Amino acid sequence: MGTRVSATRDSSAPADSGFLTLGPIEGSTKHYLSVDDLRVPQRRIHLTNGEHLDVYDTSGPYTDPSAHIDVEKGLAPTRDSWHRPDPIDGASTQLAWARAGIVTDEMRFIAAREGVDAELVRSEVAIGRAVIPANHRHPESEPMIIGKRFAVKVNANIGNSAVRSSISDEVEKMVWATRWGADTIMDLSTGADIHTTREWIMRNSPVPVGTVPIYQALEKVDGDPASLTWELYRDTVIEQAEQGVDYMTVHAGVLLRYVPLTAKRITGIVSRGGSIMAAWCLAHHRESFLYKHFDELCEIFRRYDITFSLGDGLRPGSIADANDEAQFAELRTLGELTTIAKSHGVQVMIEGPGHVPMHKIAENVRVEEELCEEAPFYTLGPLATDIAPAYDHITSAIGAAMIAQAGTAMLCYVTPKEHLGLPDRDDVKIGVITYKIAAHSADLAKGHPRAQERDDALSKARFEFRWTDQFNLALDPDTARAYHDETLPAEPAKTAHFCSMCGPKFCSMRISADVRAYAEEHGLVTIEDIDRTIAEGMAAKSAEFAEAGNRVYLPLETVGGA
Ligand SMILES: C[C@H]1O[C@@H](n2cnc3c(N)ncnc32)[C@H](O)[C@@H]1O
Ligand SMILES: Cc1ncc(COP(=O)(O)O)c(N)n1
Ligand code: MET
Ligand code: SF4
Ligand SMILES: [Zn+2]
Repeated sequence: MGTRVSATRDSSAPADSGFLTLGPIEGSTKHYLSVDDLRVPQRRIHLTNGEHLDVYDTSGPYTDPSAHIDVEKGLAPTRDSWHRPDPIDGASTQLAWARAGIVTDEMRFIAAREGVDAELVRSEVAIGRAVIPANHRHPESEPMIIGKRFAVKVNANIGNSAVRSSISDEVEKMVWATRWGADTIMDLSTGADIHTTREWIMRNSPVPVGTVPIYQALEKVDGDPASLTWELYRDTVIEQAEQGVDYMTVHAGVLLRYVPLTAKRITGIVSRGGSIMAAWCLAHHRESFLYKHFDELCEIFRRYDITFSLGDGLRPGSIADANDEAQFAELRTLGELTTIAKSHGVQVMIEGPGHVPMHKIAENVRVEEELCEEAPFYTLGPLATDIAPAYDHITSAIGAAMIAQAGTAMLCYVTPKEHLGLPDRDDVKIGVITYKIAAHSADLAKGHPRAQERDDALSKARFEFRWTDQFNLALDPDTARAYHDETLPAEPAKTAHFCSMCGPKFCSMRISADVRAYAEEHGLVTIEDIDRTIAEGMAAKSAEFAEAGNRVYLPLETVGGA
């Protein structure tokens, strides 16, 4: 379950200092792979049969009981002690180093984490088919990679809004999201104390952090898009860059001439950043300052090695609007911007929709790859239908699984609160687990080398009625155990050969195991065994028949009739 401890804070801390979840996930311990001088964390799941399974671990030191956690100090700046290669043509980015044939410490860490060759990591980054979001000023983060040749990743959005706001709640959402497997988090705060909230998150986040700087810029002008300026935006980007933000959503593809293309849509522009930029462009009747100053933005990103997440400001917000002209016009512009960013040595990924029916999903990946040099695709869902508010983690996980199988590298989660309100801690967990299901299902379908190990281990535990192992191998051990124990809480039930679904007499897995045991006892394991037994049985029968005089009808007394 983990323990929630009160986090002590100094005077700069928020008055409502809250709680963090600490301690290992049920049945697991932290385990470190030693790769030369690097310590690569893994989660070791211990099984009752003496075996164990090591899985990818995003949770940081919070799940390591031997780590000292002090939220005021923040996590150890581990990456500061790693080797940083010299700049290549003025660029100190993973992309520049990868192109120069240099395997960075970050790449070696990632290779061990993913169980792949470091050369694969380097070459995928070099051609821009993968990114490593790692701002030099976020040394607390454990490097990770986003690219279609690697495990599909999950992002969890957190952050306050004007309606609900507490710094400690947001820090706990970050710890909580990464505990359940979020590979990155985005701080999408739009309410009070945006800078301070982000500082607490940055200093304590073991995963890369993304933001949408236009949100804070809009806050600075009191929510009036027309008052935004390039200078104010630029300064906000630098402010966030200095804090260590690893990737930033930039809606630079929303051009003035694309805005009318959304006029006939059912849901217009649903992207916040997209709607803000559309409002600015129309108010001034000028081209977007993000588009016009894009080169300057690239220079800033390059200094810190911030990764672009080129925003889909015109993504469809309803099934009816999917794959329309506005969406693909913007995507073409994002393709041009990709080329520009990469020419500056800056890493790029591309954001994708949104709301898309299943038959229109694959086209999104195909067009993105074609227009954007195969830059990693990072999609919000997509929701496969609009009819289930309160269940949009599910409507979107359906789309997410499909789009990930088609090649999306990172999935942005959607929680049950989508379209309804700000997600809380419980929604964050449901969103992350739901998206781990989508991502892992895609890994299986794509034949990711180690994905199936966990399915096989869990299925084996299930068939052998090792209930504790089945729980502990689950994405959410706590809920799996709680559901089982609702009806059969007693300790002996943890080895019982049934659960309350079928009960002891109708448990098909128990009956099937009995069938197997019988077959082994009687030498009836293979098809040949069965064929032989049938043949022997037939021979015995016909011998009996011959002995009885080859008569089809026997007198009643010989068959024991009355
Ligand atoms: C682009 C997506 O970002 C999500 N989103 C926007 N703001 C927040 C927040 N503060 N917390 C969590 N999710 C958020 C919404 O789910 C939206 O669909
Ligand atoms: C995959 C994805 N797409 C978009 C956004 C930004 O939100 P918005 O475009 O609404 O400002 C996001 N955070 N993640
Ligand atoms: N759910 C929206 C989307 O799909 C975002 C906020 S609500 C219009 O992008
Ligand atoms: S989620 Fe709520 S606030 Fe955001 S665009 Fe939709 S209705 Fe508006
Ligand atoms: Zn929506």
